[in-house]
Formats: sequence, C-alpha cells, structure tokens
Amino acid sequence: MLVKHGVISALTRSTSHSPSSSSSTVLRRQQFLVRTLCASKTHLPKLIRAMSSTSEADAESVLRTVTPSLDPKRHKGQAVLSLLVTVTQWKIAVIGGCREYTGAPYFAAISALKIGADLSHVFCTKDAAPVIKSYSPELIVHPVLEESYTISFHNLCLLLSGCSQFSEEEKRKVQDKVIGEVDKWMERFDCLVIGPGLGRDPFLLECVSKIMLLAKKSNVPFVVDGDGLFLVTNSIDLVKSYPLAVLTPNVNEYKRLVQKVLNCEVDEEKAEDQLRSLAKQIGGVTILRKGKSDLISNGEIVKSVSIYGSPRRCGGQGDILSGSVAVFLSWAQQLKSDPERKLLFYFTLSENFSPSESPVILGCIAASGLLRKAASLAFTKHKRSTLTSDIIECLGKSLEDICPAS
Ligand SMILES: NC(=O)C1=CN([C@@H]2O[C@H](COP(=O)(O)OP(=O)(O)OC[C@H]3O[C@@H](n4cnc5c(N)ncnc54)[C@H](OP(=O)(O)O)[C@@H]3O)[C@@H](O)[C@H]2O)[C@@H](O)CC1
Ligand SMILES: Nc1ncnc2c1ncn2[C@@H]1O[C@H](COP(=O)(O)OP(=O)(O)OP(=O)(O)O)[C@@H](O)[C@H]1O
Ligand SMILES: [Mg+2]
Repeated sequence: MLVKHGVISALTRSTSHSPSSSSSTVLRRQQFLVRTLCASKTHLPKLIRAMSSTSEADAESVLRTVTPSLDPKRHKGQAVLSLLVTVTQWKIAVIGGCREYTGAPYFAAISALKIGADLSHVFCTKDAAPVIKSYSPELIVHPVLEESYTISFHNLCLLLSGCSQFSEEEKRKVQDKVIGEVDKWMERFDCLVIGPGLGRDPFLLECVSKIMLLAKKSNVPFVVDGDGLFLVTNSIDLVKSYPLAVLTPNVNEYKRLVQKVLNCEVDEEKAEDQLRSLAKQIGGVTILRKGKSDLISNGEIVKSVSIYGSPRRCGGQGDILSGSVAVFLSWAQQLKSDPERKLLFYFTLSENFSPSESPVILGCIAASGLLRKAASLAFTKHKRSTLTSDIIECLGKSLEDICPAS
C-alpha cells in the first residue's frame, strides 16, 4: 500500500512540477500513467512489481512447501518427510532467560512446539529456570547459565572462608562448566535461538559467544535475536560468513547493526539495497529485518513479507518469530534431502529460488507469513486486548488453514 501511494504520489509530484508546456510528450505520458494507476486496480500490482527491486514472497506457498506432512507411524523425535527420507530430530533450543526476562524465552520455545517441533529446550540462568518451568510443563529447562553476580557471590564466599580471591582460572572453570552443559546436547539440536531475554551481563554474554562457536563447529543453524544481537553487533566475527546464521533485528537492533557494520544511518529510501549490503558485509548471513513489512536478505536476494498482521505491538511478537524461524528453517533444510518435496518445491516456488541455496530464506519467509496470519487472527478475536499469548494460541489454526494436517 505504501509502495502504491509512493508511486502515485511520486508521479503526481513529478507531473505538478513539470514545465507548463502541457503538450510535452513526457508530461502527457506521466498524466496518462497517473490516470491509469488511479483507474485500473488490475494494472497496479504488475506495475508495482516491475518498479520494485524487492519481490513480495508468496509466503503461503512457501509454508505449504516447507511444512512436512504428519505420519501416524512416527515416534517422538522422528518425523517422516516422505517414503524415502526419515529425519530423526525436530529439536529446538532457546539460549535465553535471566533474572529480568522470563517471558521472551518462553514465547520463543513454546511457539516452536506449537508449530511442530517435537522438543523445545531452554538454557537459562538458575533464577529464571523455575519461573519458565512454571509457565509450561512442555518445555525442557536447563538452569545452566551464570551471571556476573553469581560469580561475585562465589567470590565473596571464598573470601569469607579465608581463601584467596576468585581467580581468572576459577572463572574459566565456571565458564567451561556452562559450555560443557550445552555442548553435550548440541549435536541433537536442529536449530538454536540465541538471545530472547538473555540480558546483557558481560560474563553471561562471554559464555554465549562460546556457545555460538560450538554451534558453528557442529554446523547447527542459529537464529540470533534480542540481546543475542547486542552481543553480535559488538562482535560481528561471531556470525560473519556463517551461512546458517539468521539475524532477526527489530527497529533498534537494526539501527545498531547498520551503524556498526556499514558505518552510517538507516536509509529508508534505500531500505532493500542497504539490507542487501549489510547481509553481504556480514559474509552472507541472512537478515530478517522486522517492521511494517518484513524484509529478508542473504546479501544476494531480497524478499519481503507484507501480509496484513496486527496493529497491536505488544512485546513478545519478535520472540514468536525467532522460535518459528528455527522450526521452519529446520524443515526447509530438509527439502534438500527429500526428493518428493524438492520436486514440489520446483513446481511451486521455482521463480527466484534454488532449493540448495535458500532454505534459510524460506524458513524466514514461512515464519514471517505465519506470525502475521496468527497476529491478524488473534486481533480479530481480541482487538485492543490482544496479547502475545493470544497470538501463540492462533499459530496452530493459522498453519492449519494454510496446510491442513490431514
Ligand atoms: N516478556 C518478556 O520477557 C520480553 C522480553 N523481551 C526481551 O527484552 C530484551 C530487550 O529487548 P527490546 O525489544 O526491549 O530491545 P530493544 O528494542 O533493543 O531496546 C529498547 C530500549 O531498551 C534499551 N535496553 C534494552 N535492553 C537493555 C539493557 N539490558 N540495559 C539497558 N538498556 C536496555 C535499549 O537501549 P539501547 O540498547 O539502545 O541503549 C532501547 O532503548 C531482549 O532480551 C528481549 O528478548 C522482549 O522480547 C519483549 C518480551
Ligand atoms: N509496524 C508494524 N506493522 C505490522 N507488523 C509489524 C510492525 N512492526 C513489526 N511487525 C511485526 O511484528 C513482528 C515482531 O516485530 P517487532 O518489531 O515487534 O519485534 P521485537 O521488537 O523484537 O519484538 P519483541 O517484543 O518480541 O522483542 C515481526 O514479524 C513484524 O513483522
Ligand atoms: Mg525482540
């Protein structure tokens, strides 16, 4: 809609600023174009598509292609994608949750389950764990992360018991313990979501940067959101050139990334080009820039998802998105190894896509499309009182409407 208005107002502006010689061919052509645009709804989308450098993704087709069918014979942790390929895991892990924030990791993890993950883990701090567990018995919660204040507490205890100050070596021991707790699970995860409700404690973020290195070593994809983006913006090398990394910045997080990486301010006039440059500069990671329209780029292509969502901007919708990206990305990754679905992919989505190259982009498109559908449905029901948990309740119905389970 914005594009439509932009096109029309740009043309109107240029006609009104043209010289008075109304006989000028250019002016006549422009006036004709404005009349045509205003009169004919059918020509408009074609023209807009032609003028826009970004193509609107067909999110519903992507959702249908990426979502695997359910097989009654499978056991937990095993999803049969076709007769030929069996996948053994649909497990997602969220790294996040601290004293201040317990909602964000819960929203991300429960959304992953509601969409179709078999198991959803949360690795959080010790104080956040009982709270998150109390929200839902469905989640597997690991109280393993440590914040600086717990280290200071250890330190105080040591001093009181007459021991010397907590040394760097001891600090490293705590860190190794944390990393070890995550590492023993790492290979089992299809995707991590790093950052929802993580907080910004320096010791904790240092541990999380090590967890990112571990994930990269094991080729586990990860979605970086919230405070994970705070960490990454200050240490871009953590994600640089890792093709299985997705960054999902909101308006503030995007601004910080652009300032840090491109050394300039966000330019809305060149939104797509700037996003493409940013993704390219970070070595081809995929960036999903959240906003009125979600823009997705891996430094090569730029796709947008503008399905109507909800005018309510309650906190936590980004967390639903990050958990959803993790699931759809995992499913899209499997397209590569499933001949039946790969064929379906070619028939339905072939334009501008290559299944071997873009599962990460497909995962982002599917997640964005589904969240927007669910937000719209929740808003229809709850209007001004719509909350994030209402949107989560609508994820199942929204997915069912697009690709029925049976
Ligand atoms: N129910 C829940 O549990 C939810 C929890 N959530 C969780 O909240 C976390 C932050 O996410 P968000 O979306 O508020 O971050 P964002 O837009 O960058 O910041 C807005 C402004 O706040 C400020 N600021 C932020 N953190 C700060 C800090 N530690 N200390 C000081 N300032 C801080 C920030 O300042 P600046 O960074 O610009 O200096 C900016 O001005 C993240 O973990 C997210 O997952 C959400 O997902 C919602 C639901
Ligand atoms: N102005 C808007 N109009 C419609 N949808 C929007 C708008 N802004 C964001 N969204 C949608 O809401 C979702 C969450 O984006 P948002 O910018 O709220 O993330 P966030 O700030 O990280 O959220 P959170 O509160 O979970 O941290 C995105 O999928 C995006 O498409
Ligand atoms: Mg957020």
